[in-house]
Amino acid sequence: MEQAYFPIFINLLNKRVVVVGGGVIATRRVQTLCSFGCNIEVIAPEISEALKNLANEEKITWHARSYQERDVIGAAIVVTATNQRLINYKVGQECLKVLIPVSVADSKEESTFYFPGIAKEEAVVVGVSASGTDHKMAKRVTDGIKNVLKSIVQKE
Ligand SMILES: C[C@@]1(CC(=O)O)c2cc3[nH]c(cc4nc(cc5[nH]c(cc(n2)[C@H]1CCC(=O)O)[C@@](C)(CC(=O)O)[C@@H]5CCC(=O)O)C(CC(=O)O)=C4CCC(=O)O)c(CCC(=O)O)c3CC(=O)O
Ligand SMILES: NC(=O)C1=CN([C@@H]2O[C@H](COP(=O)(O)OP(=O)(O)OC[C@H]3O[C@@H](n4cnc5c(N)ncnc54)[C@H](O)[C@@H]3O)[C@@H](O)[C@H]2O)C=CC1
Repeated sequence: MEQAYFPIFINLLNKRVVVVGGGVIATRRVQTLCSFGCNIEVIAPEISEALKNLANEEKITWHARSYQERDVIGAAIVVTATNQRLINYKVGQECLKVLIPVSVADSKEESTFYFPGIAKEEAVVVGVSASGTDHKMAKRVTDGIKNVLKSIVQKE
C-alpha cells in the first residue's frame, strides 16, 4: 500500500499560484483553482480557448512563453502540466530546491503534493486523493461526493 498523504487546507487568498502549461490538464486545474481567490499565473506558449477567455476577463495572467528558471519564485504552490517530460521535471526540481509545494502532472514521484479531486458546495470543501495509486478511483469518489454533498448542504 502507498503511504497516504495528510490533507491540509491552505489559504490561497491573494497568493501567487504558478501553472506551467496551458493544455487540457492545466485548464482543468486552473478552473478548479479559480474558486480559491488566488492570483493565477499561467506560463505556456500556447493555451486553450477556455484559458484565453479567463485571461481576457483578467481572472488569470498569461505569460505567452516557455518556462524559464526562477518562474516559480514567490509562488505559494505550483502545478506543472506541460507535455514535455523534461520541463515538468525541471519545474519539480526547482520547486524542491526552494521548498515550494509542486504537483507534477506526469510524475507522482516528483510531486510534493497531490492535486486532489475537489467537491465544493458553499463553504464546504472536500479534497479526494487515492494516494497516487488510482486517479480513476479518485475521480469516481469525487463525483459521488459532489452529488451527496449537494443534497446534504442544501438540506441545511
Ligand atoms: C498523483 C497525481 C499527481 C498530481 O498530478 O498531482 C496524478 C498523477 C497522474 N495522473 C495521470 C493520468 C490521469 N489522471 C486523471 C485524472 C485526475 N488526476 C488527478 C490527480 C492526480 N493525478 C494526483 C493524485 C492522484 C491520486 O490521488 O491517486 C485528479 C484527482 C485531479 C486533477 O487532475 O484535477 C483527477 C481526477 C479527478 C477529476 O477529474 O475530478 C486522468 C483522467 C482525466 O484526465 O480525465 C488521467 C488520464 C487518463 C488515464 O490514464 O486514466 C498520470 C499518467 C500521466 C501520463 O500517462 O503521462 C499520472 C502520473 C503518475 O501517476 O505518476
Ligand atoms: N495528472 C493528471 O491528471 C493527468 C496528467 N497527464 C499528463 O499531463 C501532461 C499534460 O497533458 P495535457 O494537458 O493533455 O497536454 P496538452 O498537449 O493539452 O498541453 C500541453 C501544454 O504544455 C505547454 N508547453 C509545452 N512546452 C512548454 C514549455 N517549455 N513551457 C511551458 N509550457 C509548455 C503547451 O503550450 C500546452 O499548453 C502530460 O504530461 C500528460 O501525460 C495527462 C492526463 C491526466
